Amino acid sequence: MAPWGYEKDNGPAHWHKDCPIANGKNQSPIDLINGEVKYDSGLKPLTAKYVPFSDAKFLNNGHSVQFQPSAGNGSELTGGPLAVKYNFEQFHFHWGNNDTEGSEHRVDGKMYPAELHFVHWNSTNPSFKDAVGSGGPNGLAVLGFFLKVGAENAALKPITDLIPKVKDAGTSVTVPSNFDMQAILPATLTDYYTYDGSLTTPPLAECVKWIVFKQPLEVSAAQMEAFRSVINRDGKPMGGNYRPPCPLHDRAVKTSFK
Ligand SMILES: NS(=O)(=O)c1ccc(C(=O)NCc2c(F)c(F)c(F)c(F)c2F)cc1
Ligand SMILES: [Zn+2]
Repeated sequence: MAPWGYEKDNGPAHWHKDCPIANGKNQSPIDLINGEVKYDSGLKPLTAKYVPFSDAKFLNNGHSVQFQPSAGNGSELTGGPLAVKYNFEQFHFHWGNNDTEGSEHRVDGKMYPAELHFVHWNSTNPSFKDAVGSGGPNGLAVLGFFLKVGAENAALKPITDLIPKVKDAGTSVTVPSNFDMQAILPATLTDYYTYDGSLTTPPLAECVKWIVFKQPLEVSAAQMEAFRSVINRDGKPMGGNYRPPCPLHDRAVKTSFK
């Protein structure tokens, strides 16, 4: 099989052939249906402490654009539904070729133009790879933020300004050390949906505590257009790099808000 992608011949409908877990009972993304979620007063805000990075790369890996610091930089996530501390690994994006599509999660069937994922791994494991393979939904914690078109996002501007330098698959650039990742996050990480799920790309491991924030972040139309200029490994626009929603089966989606 051609390496997995999002085209007709290698997209989500094909992934089960190499990854049978694609048809599992804890797959992501899902449609977050407000009439079916359950408020949990025990869900406290999350705390993300992101320290400045000495050397981080911004890269085009053929199916997304990704910010990745060198290993072990001391950035941590705690609180919310998490029982232990999680280490920051990377963030990346999913987007569409127009403003009516692009996000992986949906809210009452609505898609946003893009979705930003902050990936963290359970610090009781020796490495990210071990956390992915650790079994159960506590290996990774991924924060999902919807992006909608509006005001320019000054915190993401250093990243969206780098996109033209990673237009082609397999290219990367060094990110200036004064990039402030913390500034991307809202001041308080309060209102979110959370459920047990999976990686949304192969190997689709069911190792993720998903935490999807209710409040979208805004990016400008120009910033959205920057994503749409990125090319995938087949030389086509990367837009459309999102998996459709998967069945919820007998999972509960909890909210930290009423
Ligand atoms: N869209 S998302 O759900 O937020 C998501 C997050 C991370 C990855 C990932 O790291 N993939 C590569 C990758 C693996 F999938 C592994 F299983 C592994 F062990 C790795 F080391 C690795 F880099 C895939 C999807
Ligand atoms: Zn993702």
